[in-house]
Amino acid sequence: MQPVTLQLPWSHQFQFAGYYAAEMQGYFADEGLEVEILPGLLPGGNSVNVVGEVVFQQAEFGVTRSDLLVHRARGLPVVMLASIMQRSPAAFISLQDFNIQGLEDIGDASVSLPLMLDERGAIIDVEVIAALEKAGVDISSLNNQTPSWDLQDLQQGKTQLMLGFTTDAPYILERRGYQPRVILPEDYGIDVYGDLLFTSEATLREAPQMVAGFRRAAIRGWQYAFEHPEVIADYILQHYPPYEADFDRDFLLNEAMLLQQYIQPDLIEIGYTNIERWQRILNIYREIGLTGPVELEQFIYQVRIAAPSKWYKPTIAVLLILFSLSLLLVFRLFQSRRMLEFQVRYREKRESQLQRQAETDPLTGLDNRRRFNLELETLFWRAQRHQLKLAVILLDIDHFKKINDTFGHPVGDRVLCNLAELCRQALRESDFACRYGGEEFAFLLPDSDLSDAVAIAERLAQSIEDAEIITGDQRVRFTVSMGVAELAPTDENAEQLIHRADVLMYQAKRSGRNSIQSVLSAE
Ligand SMILES: Nc1nc2c(ncn2[C@@H]2O[C@H](COP(=O)(O)OP(=O)(O)OP(=O)(O)O)[C@@H](O)[C@H]2O)c(=O)[nH]1
Repeated sequence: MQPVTLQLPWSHQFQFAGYYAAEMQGYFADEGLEVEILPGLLPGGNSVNVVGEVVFQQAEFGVTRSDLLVHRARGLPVVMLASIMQRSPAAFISLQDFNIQGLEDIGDASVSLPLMLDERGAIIDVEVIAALEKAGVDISSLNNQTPSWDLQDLQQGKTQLMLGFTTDAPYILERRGYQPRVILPEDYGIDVYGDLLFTSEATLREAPQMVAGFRRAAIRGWQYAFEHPEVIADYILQHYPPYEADFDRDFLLNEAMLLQQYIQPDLIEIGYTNIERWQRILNIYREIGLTGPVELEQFIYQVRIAAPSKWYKPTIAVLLILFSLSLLLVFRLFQSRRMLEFQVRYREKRESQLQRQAETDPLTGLDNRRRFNLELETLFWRAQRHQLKLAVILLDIDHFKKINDTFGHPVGDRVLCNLAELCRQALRESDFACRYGGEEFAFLLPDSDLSDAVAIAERLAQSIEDAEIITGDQRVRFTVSMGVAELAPTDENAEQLIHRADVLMYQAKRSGRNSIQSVLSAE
């Protein structure tokens, strides 16, 4: 086995799935290669200069984007082996709140974009510079900081615009509860290839068979990765665990789905490159002065197919073409079906997750008021129609503001979580508990009348009385006020039932708190 190194430009993630798949499936081994796959972003935010590593032969292969063309124009002996992404997912990422709708709106907003040469003289991101130039932005007047690549800087408002991938940054921001805004270089006419696999002229000259084998194995790997995204996501997590906490299984599968738009595995042969398109990309970069001329024939690797000779050449060629076409057709059908199945399963799962999220209180994990109201409506009409019992308890923590003020908000949060747990324990499987508001909880008790509900409320009050939260050397205790009401035959709608429980809860507060009220007083 020949040891070789592949240098990635970023952390391990689905963006490089094909290479892990080639390793896992033994495609590299089939070519006699033992490949070390190195991440390009190290903990602490330091990034590796991929082009430098390959040119100085620290690694035989690297992955980068269309900046490779500019390096070539500047005389670096790099060769583009395969265009893995037909489009680039690199984009400007902002938040809706910052109101930067397009690059023209940047003004003096603080941005963190890779605009400078890095310490080894490599241009970090030509797409960004090209898009800004096309938008007519004066780069030298930007209020720009060195990129930290940390989305937290956006969340904290330290920066209002940064570079990110559409296949990961928006998803992470949304998951953290922010509303991202994405500005695409494509909107400014910068339509370029995304991730490219490349090597150096020296490596290609010294080991052309090895380079051909690596390319073949990588492309087979990519095909496998799109047919089995879940298998590869698990393989990444097991063998190349990303150090970013956000890069979990859901993240990787979401990335897998989004990457299809960029790699287009069901439309285009993976790795396909088109010299005319490279010419157009070169023209864009030349137009704005980023590069000079490039001999594209030298820059783009020519895939060589061994040629048969003599008289049977044409026959074999025709047979081969027919055979390949039918194989391709069968393969495409199979691949599209698998991908479709995966997408449907993934969407269904995501939708149910989103639905669940929209109905759950993130702090306590109980259902939220929205879910409660839906459940209340259903149970109310069912009980009315079939003359069933139904009771409601509204609960409010006493002097909760004082708990927050004395012990701090985090301790207040622990009280809420603790109370939620006690509620779960006190209620029956068929009962329904929700966080109704800040320090207010509500319970729906189907098939219970007033005395059943009061018994449950008393049991809950007792467990609350016994509970304590320990913080440092202090013990925090709390009490609650509850209003209990049962369905009356005269109730015309669910609101009337809730209203009675609410009035009773305030009655409990007025009567000195730490009590349960179930009978309306005559006030
Ligand atoms: N820690 C924490 N506090 C919250 C949360 N939601 C609401 N609160 C606080 O709950 C407190 C409710 O205060 P008030 O409405 O004055 O009620 P109270 O202090 O419980 O007084 P009474 O209900 O009259 O006994 C406010 O200080 C809110 O900031 C939360 O998620 N976590």
